[in-house]
Amino acid sequence: MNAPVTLSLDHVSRRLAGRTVVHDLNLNVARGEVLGLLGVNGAGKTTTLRMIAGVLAPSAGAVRLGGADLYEQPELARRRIGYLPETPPLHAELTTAEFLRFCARLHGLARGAVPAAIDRTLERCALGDVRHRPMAALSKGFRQRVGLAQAILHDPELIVLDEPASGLDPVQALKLREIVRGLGEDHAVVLSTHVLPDVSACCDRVAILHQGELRHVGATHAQVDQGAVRVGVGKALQVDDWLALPMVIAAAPIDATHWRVQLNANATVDAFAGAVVARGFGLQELRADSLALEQTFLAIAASDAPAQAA
Ligand SMILES: Nc1ncnc2c1ncn2[C@@H]1O[C@H](COP(=O)(O)OP(=O)(O)OP(=O)(O)O)[C@@H](O)[C@H]1O
Repeated sequence: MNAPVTLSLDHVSRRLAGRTVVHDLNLNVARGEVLGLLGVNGAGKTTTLRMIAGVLAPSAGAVRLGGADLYEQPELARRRIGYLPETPPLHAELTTAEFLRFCARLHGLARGAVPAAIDRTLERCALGDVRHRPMAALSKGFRQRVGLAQAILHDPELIVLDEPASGLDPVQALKLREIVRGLGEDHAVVLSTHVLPDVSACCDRVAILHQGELRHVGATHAQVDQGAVRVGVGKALQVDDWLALPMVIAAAPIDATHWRVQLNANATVDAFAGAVVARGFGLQELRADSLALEQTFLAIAASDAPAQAA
């Protein structure tokens, strides 16, 4: 990643009620990148995100935005960070547009800039249809998107999202992931989750927290680089059909139309996709096999001994 670092955590720790719940985190996130913070319940995700969002000070270490210490310059958080907490701070009696107008003032947006900012945000979060609807009448999926809208209204450099897809139905979760993916193209985004598909679907990198410590940091596409892909095809195939492709070294069926395929070390995903299409397999789905990530996550979640962050 060559983009300049937007967020950096430098030996960040936090104690709560006499106990260290986040310990010595070192992490950078750049513009154009979505980082997924993955961890089981109680791993320290929310505490970490609150420090990143500038609403909780570290007990030790520094959180920096564009090189400036958030603790020393707290107004940076209001202007340059967008934060969606686990429970979105909505006002049921306001309409979506009224609520966003209120948030625009909180973010310190100039009065003249507010209408355009609201229009842009409603479009980005696909909320145009519920613009004049009271939030009390919105489904959870829409409410969560309004929560996201208040976080991005002032076009912050850094967007911090605490379990944004939690509790959403699959359609709404997909919609939200698409929006987050899009935001990641021109912002730095950090989201927490304990849902592995969230990470595979919209994160460039994953950081796994366990017992307050960073146990693993890696690119999500590293799973592909390691050669494990999950493929959905439109017809019934045999193992030999896959082995006939020059870049495939192993294949195992998941079900009638899905396969876990191991590519050789030099294979590119592009070349593999091209070969699948050329053979007329009816390519319907191709993604990093989350098994490797799942195994890493489960191994970390099951371990108690601290390990070195990668
Ligand atoms: N205000 C608090 N006072 C004391 N302990 C706290 C406080 N908030 C959180 N903790 C403890 O800190 C640890 C980390 O909590 P945190 O909420 O950051 O984890 P999490 O990974 O976000 O969990 P979840 O997925 O359940 O939201 C937990 O053991 C929790 O009990």
